[in-house]
Amino acid sequence: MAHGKSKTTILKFDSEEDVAVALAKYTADLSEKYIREKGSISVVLSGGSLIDTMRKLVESPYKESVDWSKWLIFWVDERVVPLTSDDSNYKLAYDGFLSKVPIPSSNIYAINDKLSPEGAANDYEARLKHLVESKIIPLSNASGFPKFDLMLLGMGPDGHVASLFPNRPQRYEKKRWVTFITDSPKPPPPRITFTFPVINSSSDIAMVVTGAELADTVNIALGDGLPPDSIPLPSMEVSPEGELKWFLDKDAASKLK
Ligand SMILES: O=C1O[C@H](COP(=O)(O)O)[C@@H](O)[C@H](O)[C@H]1O
Repeated sequence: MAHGKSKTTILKFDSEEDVAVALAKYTADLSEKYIREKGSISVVLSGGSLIDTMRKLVESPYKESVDWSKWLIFWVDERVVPLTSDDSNYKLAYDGFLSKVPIPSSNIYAINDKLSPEGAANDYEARLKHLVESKIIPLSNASGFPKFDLMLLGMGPDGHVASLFPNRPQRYEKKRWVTFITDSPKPPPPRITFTFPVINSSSDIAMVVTGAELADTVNIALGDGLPPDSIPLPSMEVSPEGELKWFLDKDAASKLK
């Protein structure tokens, strides 16, 4: 595993429901901590099953107790489709999460869906640079890349995180903050994605993985399942400056020893 610099914790739960309960408490606790320490929390979302697993955060007591006005929302990856499309990670998050809590719309950083994949990646990176210049997002002292407080990530059955796929070059990008892909193996093909230097400059990352179909991939990523001489999965490269917590249900963890 490439988890050298991170404190990594693997949390196993009896059910996906229990993961959802624990993820809500974890996120609300970090919200309280970051808002107390620095006045806001930057939260980076992914798409996929994560948004449904965040459902307890928009229920009592968190719906009322979290200071949503201090949340800044970003996407670790986005499909380059209209924001109204069912393929859009923004729409998924809006329908399942953002529409249910009072985060100011000016704090929600969706992509510009009128641009090409390359244009959308350049635009998102330029907007991040503006936020850094405005001192809204800090740079990591260690890496020089933007430092987000909390990233909530999922993992696909091929081990991808964000839109960083096993057999695509974007996973090796070392200079850009945001890059693009036009041939994602998982549809839709055009996407933008944060690069690993940005992901790994984060303070806290939760990897949220549920379901038996991910058990083999979890065993490769966290157990001893990587065949000798094979290339690590992208999920094995997740290694934030702060803490990494894996939230697994019993099924996803079933092949771990
Ligand atoms: O395509 C994507 O897939 C991953 C994993 O999704 P999941 O449904 O297997 O949890 C997701 O994290 C990413 O944001 C999304 O664009």
